[in-house]
Amino acid sequence: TTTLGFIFQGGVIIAVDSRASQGSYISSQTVKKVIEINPHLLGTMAGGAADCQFWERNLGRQCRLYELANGKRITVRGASKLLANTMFSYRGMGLSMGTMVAGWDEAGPGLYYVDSDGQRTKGKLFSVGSGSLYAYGVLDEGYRWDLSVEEAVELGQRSIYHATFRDAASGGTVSAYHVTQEGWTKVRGEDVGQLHFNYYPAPEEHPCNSK
Ligand SMILES: C#CCCCC(=O)N[C@@H](Cc1ccccc1)C(=O)N[C@@H](CC(C)C)B(O)O
Repeated sequence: TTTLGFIFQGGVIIAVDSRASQGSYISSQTVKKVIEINPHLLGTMAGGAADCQFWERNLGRQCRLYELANGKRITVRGASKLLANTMFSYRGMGLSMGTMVAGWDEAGPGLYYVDSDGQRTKGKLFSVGSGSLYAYGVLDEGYRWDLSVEEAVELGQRSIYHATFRDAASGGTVSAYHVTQEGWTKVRGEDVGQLHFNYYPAPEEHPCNSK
């Protein structure tokens, strides 16, 4: 898996791949690694597929119950704390999750990294998953606070693309989301095989396109 998120002048960008693997077997090319918790909150998934899907869907339920009990939407900080507390309660019992909770609340844009070791950190830029080191290589080189929305989406998509090129556990399609005060919109859903950048020749060169 390769997932990334960053905050810039235009809001928050989230981009992910869609591959599930079991050793060298590719078990799925169509995993939704972004969960739409509510119109202003997104969760990303890396690590155990079942762990991420189960506990992030559970987070969605917790967030809805918070709204019903308090008459207002939960903050990004609050949602990420709920997930972190769940993971901490299972610490050492084998959960494998590397996630980001991203969104927009009264405090503005928010991005948290939360994992099954019990770590929870707020930040402006993260990449999580087996392909994250490749993604950082492209992301850190191209990131600037004042990127335009189009440039930021491109950077997110390009970072995931290069990670899928080098990391066998990443592939499928690139999905990208843009979060603003109005909430999230899905801005990309491209098959990686159809993407190619100046550095590489035509799409058929991408390892995901079998001969
Ligand atoms: C479909 C299916 C079976 C998926 C098995 C399964 O969880 N694969 C994991 C890798 C893994 C993890 C821990 C134990 C074994 C295998 C996987 O593909 N994780 C990706 C993200 C999830 C959300 C799809 B990514 O991190 O590579």
